Amino acid sequence: MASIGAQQANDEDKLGVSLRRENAWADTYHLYLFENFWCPSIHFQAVNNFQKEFQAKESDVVVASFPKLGTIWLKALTFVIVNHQSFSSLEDHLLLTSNPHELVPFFEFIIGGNYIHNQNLHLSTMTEPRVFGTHTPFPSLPKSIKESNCKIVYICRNPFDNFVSAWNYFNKIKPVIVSELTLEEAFEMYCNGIMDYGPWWSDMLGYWEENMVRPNKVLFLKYDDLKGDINQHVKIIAKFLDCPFSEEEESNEMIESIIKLCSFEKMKDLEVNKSGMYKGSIEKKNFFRKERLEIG
Ligand SMILES: Nc1ncnc2c1ncn2[C@@H]1O[C@H](COP(=O)(O)OS(=O)(=O)O)[C@@H](OP(=O)(O)O)[C@H]1O
Repeated sequence: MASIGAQQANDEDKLGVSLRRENAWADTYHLYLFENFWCPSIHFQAVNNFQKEFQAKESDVVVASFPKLGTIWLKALTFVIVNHQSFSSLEDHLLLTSNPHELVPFFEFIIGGNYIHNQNLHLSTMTEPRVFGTHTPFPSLPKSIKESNCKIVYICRNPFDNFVSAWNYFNKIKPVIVSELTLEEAFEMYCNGIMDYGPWWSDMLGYWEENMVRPNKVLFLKYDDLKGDINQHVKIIAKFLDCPFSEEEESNEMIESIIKLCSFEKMKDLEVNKSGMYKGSIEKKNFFRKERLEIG
């Protein structure tokens, strides 16, 4: 009898058999050109199920991004901001004991990449507003997300930093049997748009265009703007998500506490982010790369 893993790989191959494919960055899976984006074969089944099955609630919040654009930072900020009224103290916040990818699950691999089989189990235990993450481009999101009033917060980053971050990351998390991708090889793939969920430019454009048409539906943020004035952006995100800070909260320095809690330096040093694995295969420390200088 075939193992569940082998069966899943088989199903993926059946689903993607007619699609153009390319190798992934320094890994054994491949990328299918599906609905104009490069869908990782290991997420292909889940993305298809997510598109067909997911029913958004009006109160849902979706943190959308292309990989290595600042996803984990925006997930942390969004999770803390939407829940800020129910937390009396940021000293014992869930973010201190859980990685943001665990608190804000990705649609593409909710519980081991098997979206459909586990959705009831998982989604029913989430408190509202539910906050999800996604790398899926806007045009390929489920109809219920696009048509409901749920909100999408998107983050983009300049391509140079995105590329360097991705090249370092994929080489760090690669399986031992695969060789490292050289800078030149990775650069060529990046420039051709071949990377998980790429091309990066159409991902950014898809959310940008939707933000132009429906600014109340999609908030378009830039990593470097957040770095430049995080205080202002925390307020912008809270207002967009209909949970602005009261005057009392502002005078109690709640915004400053949130910024500190979600800062690179704080998150990188938490035990929960320094050790342990995400999805059983990625060392969580790899989501936080280098020392940063404080701005301001
Ligand atoms: N709190 C906080 N503040 C600012 N920047 C942060 C933070 N946490 C992670 N990072 C940096 O974000 C980069 C990783 O991007 P993603 O989170 O999008 O990666 S992933 O797609 O979820 O794997 C990666 O950037 P680089 O350092 O340039 O590689 C991380 O270091």
